[in-house]
Amino acid sequence: MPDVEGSERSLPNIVITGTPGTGKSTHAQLLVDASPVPLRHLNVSEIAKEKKLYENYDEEWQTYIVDEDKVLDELEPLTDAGGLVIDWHTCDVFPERWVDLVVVLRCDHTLLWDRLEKRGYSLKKIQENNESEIMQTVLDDAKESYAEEIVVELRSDSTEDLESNVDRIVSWIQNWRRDRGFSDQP
Ligand SMILES: Nc1ncnc2c1ncn2[C@@H]1O[C@H](COP(=O)(O)OP(=O)(O)O)[C@@H](O)[C@H]1O
Repeated sequence: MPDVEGSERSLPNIVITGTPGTGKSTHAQLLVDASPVPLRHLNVSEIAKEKKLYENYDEEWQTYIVDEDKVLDELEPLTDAGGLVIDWHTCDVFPERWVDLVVVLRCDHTLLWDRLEKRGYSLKKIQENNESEIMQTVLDDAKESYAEEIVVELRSDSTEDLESNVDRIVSWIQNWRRDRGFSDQP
């Protein structure tokens, strides 16, 4: 794990990414609840909606087109303290210096289809996301944007996966802190 130049944060910043429906928000919330050190879940889509950090609403795709520069401006002041769990399907916009770990969630595409159907997505939107998951678009974006050692691909098909992923990330946080001389507790 390389040291992030100039970073003195005592808590890592973690990006949890993946195709919509793979389980980002569920993982992020469970991680915040399970972590012995304080973490903060930032659901970028929700924040963009609340703070109107979007360019417009795309009727055809039934989605907000988020203004990435505004999102970065909003998050920037929070990054120094660390402890952020940034939850978004787009991962390649965050500066490398902000990010200590990128978790890319992957899901079987038939399971994903069911999850997105339950969410009430249009057929077009389900198909687009399903294809994107099959093509591993988010994983490729993550690998292109961050050092290989900090990108971790995790399966998110079942609740067993969910639990073991959260345990794994908690252990990773503890190790990250130990490597930097911080204790296991806050
Ligand atoms: N590993 C998993 N096993 C079973 N169900 C899951 C898993 N991950 C997510 N889900 C379910 O899939 C749906 C979408 O999860 P969510 O966390 O909202 O995805 P995202 O934030 O990536 O869009 C939710 O109903 C959630 O309970």
